[in-house]
Amino acid sequence: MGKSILLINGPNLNLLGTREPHIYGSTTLPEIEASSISHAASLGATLEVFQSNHEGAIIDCIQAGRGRFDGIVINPGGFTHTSVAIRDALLGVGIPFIELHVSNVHAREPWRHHSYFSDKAAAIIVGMGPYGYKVAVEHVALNFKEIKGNVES
Ligand SMILES: O=C1C[C@@](O)(C(=O)O)C[C@@H](O)[C@@H]1O
Repeated sequence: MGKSILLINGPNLNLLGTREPHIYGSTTLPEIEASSISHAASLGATLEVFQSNHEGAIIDCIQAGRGRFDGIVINPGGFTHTSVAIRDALLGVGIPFIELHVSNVHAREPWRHHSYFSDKAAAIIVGMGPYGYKVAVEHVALNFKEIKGNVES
């Protein structure tokens, strides 16, 4: 059966395309979402998208996804470096997730090197620009059986 994927983008990612283009490129979030949906469909998977600038809204979205998704692809934006609560939500619903960053956070400010997500992520994608979303979708859609069970439930 085709995989069901939830794509979550956190704060300021709605500004992709115009936000610091030398770091994040010129592709917009609607473009990334549309190509992720069609890429998933081409692999027999379905993909729902969600973006919010609000920590609680992201947590609500993750909780509402319990039992509905095989995998979550999440770019937590700035919450990567601050949010115990989003980490807890992901672990709480027991859905394996891929942590994704458009930029190479390890080549940036030292405080971007720490993530509240990485030690629990099934996979981490950094610095691949918008292409990272395609890779993440593909990994959940095609290789998910192997990555399932990597997280606490
Ligand atoms: O908002 C973002 C975007 C980001 O997650 C990325 O996609 O490269 C990296 C984060 O450090 C930053 O706060």
